[in-house]
Amino acid sequence: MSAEPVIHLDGVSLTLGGRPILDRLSLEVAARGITALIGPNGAGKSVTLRVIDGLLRPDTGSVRLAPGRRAFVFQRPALVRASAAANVALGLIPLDLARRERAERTEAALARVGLSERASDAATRFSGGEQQRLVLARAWAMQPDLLLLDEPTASLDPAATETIESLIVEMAGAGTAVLLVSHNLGQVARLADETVVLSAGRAVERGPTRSVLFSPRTAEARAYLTGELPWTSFAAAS
Ligand SMILES: Nc1ncnc2c1ncn2[C@@H]1O[C@H](COP(=O)(O)OP(=O)(O)OP(=O)(O)O)[C@@H](O)[C@H]1O
Repeated sequence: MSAEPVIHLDGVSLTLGGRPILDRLSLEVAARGITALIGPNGAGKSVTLRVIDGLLRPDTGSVRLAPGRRAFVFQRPALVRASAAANVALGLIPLDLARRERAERTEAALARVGLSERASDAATRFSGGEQQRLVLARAWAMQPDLLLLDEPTASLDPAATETIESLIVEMAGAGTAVLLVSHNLGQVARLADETVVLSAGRAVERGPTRSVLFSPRTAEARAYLTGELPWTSFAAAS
């Protein structure tokens, strides 16, 4: 890990609805490349992203972020009742760009995710996958220093998944630090340099993606990774 992580959580605990969700979570995310955050349903991955983004405050512990622009792509796309182009352009308002550059970036972003033809259509009427592509276009247009992604391809077809994966790789190559929550372990293997396994609100394992996925050291990580594809054992048996 380089000396200056883009995200540094130290001993973060958080109780929600009377249940402990994060339990002395310590996590560092490198300022370069793609870090995956994986783990079972309910482990606290989305809550961790919300804590990092400042949407939830931890009860104890500290959250330190390197200065810079942040974009967060939620599990359920957050869009306003306006055209697709307006939704992308709205994300650019804080950047204070000239009108012309805002329009150009919006157009390029829609083209990048294959939605040019839909620029003036109402975003809230888009299909789930189209909405996800749109929020990723908005994040891409913002050129953030840190990109938080919560299952960005969960409802996408294979072609759209490939488009989005290449967009994520491109952003990381251009210097955006990416923290990716995903249950798609193929995607994690393809994209992530580093992987962190979260279990019951704690980071139980972290390291280079290949060693975490293929030689997990902890029982919690092994349980998640082997439970992930239960149908493979049926396929092998039949
Ligand atoms: N605002 C809240 N109030 C009460 N409980 C919450 C709240 N937000 C999240 N939780 C609980 O925290 C736990 C962790 O939720 P989180 O969404 O972070 O899980 P996750 O690891 O992202 O899971 P998944 O893989 O299913 O998306 C869940 O049991 C959830 O019910």
